[in-house]
Amino acid sequence: MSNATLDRVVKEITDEMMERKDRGDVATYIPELAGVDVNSFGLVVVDSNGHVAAGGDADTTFSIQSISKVFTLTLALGMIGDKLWQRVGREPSGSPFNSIVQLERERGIPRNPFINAGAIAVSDAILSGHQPRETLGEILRFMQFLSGDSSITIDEAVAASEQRTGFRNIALANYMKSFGVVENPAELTLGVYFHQCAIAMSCRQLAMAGRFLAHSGRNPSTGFLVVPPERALRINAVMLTCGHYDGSGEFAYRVGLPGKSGVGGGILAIAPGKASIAVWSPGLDSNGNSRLGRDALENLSKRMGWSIFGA
Ligand SMILES: NC(=O)CC[C@H](N)C(=O)O
Repeated sequence: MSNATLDRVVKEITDEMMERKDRGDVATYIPELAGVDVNSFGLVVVDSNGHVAAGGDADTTFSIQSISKVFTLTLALGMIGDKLWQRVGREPSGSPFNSIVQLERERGIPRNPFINAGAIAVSDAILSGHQPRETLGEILRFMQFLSGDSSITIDEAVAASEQRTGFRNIALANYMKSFGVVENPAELTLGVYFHQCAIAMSCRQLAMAGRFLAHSGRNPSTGFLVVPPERALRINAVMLTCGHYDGSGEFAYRVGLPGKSGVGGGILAIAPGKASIAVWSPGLDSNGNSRLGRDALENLSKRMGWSIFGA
C-alpha cells in the first residue's frame, strides 16, 4: 500500500464526513463540551513506516475523555501487573458507561477498565503511594512521551466542570470504596479521574500516542519498547470487547478493529501491525460514541482491508 493510496482514502473519507448532515448530538453535561462545533471532523492515520495521513481538523485539540482510560490502564498494568485484575474485570458490561447496577451484584468489582467504575478503580491503583498531583503529572508525561509532543495539557476548565457535575462518578467511587476496591480517599481518586478525562489532544497527537499498541508494544519510530508485546495485544483485546460500552459489539461488527471512544467525540482505533488511527467528530450516538467517527473508521477499515477478522 502506497502513501498516496492512504492519503487519498483519508481525504475522500474526510470529504464525505464533512458533508454529512446526520452528525449525532454533542455531549451536553458540561458547557465546555456542549459548546463544541458539531461540524468539526478530524482523521489521522499513522502507519508502520511513520507515514502520517491527516484530514480535516487534524490539529484541533478536543477533550479525550474516556480515551484516557487506555493509557491509565497501560500505566496501571506497568505498575502492579496482573494484580490489577483482582480489582477490575475484563468482560464487556453490556451497560452504559456510567451504570451503577452491576456493581452491587458483583460486590464492587467493575466489569472492565473502560466503564467509568473500572476506570476509577484503575486511577485509584495508579494513585496509591502518590499524591494526586504526582499521578496526574505521570499520566500527562506519559501522553507527551508517547506522542512525542510536550505541548499536551489538561484543560482545567473541563476538569473543574467534570468535578462540579460528576455526581454519578462520585457515587461510583464511594460505592467501590465501601467494598474496599477503592483504596485512597475517594475525592483524591476522583480528582485524578476527572483530570485525566480533561486532557486535550488533537487527532494527530492521539494517533501518535497509540502507535505502541499497533506495533506489539514498540514505538516504531524510536524502536523503544513501551510495554511487552503480550501486554499490547491484551490491551487491544479489551479495547475490542469493551472500548465502546454497550456499543462494543456493533463497533466490532462494523469496524473490526480495537477502539476506544470518549464523549468528547474522539475514537482511538488500532489496526495491529498496520496503523494507529484517531478520529474526531463530536456528535454522539445514543451509547455516547462518536457517530461519524465510527462510520469513518468502518469506511477506512473496509477500504484498506484492515479488519482484524480478515480482508
Ligand atoms: N464516556 C466518557 O467519555 C465518559 C467520561 C466522562 N468524563 C464521565 O466520567 O462521565
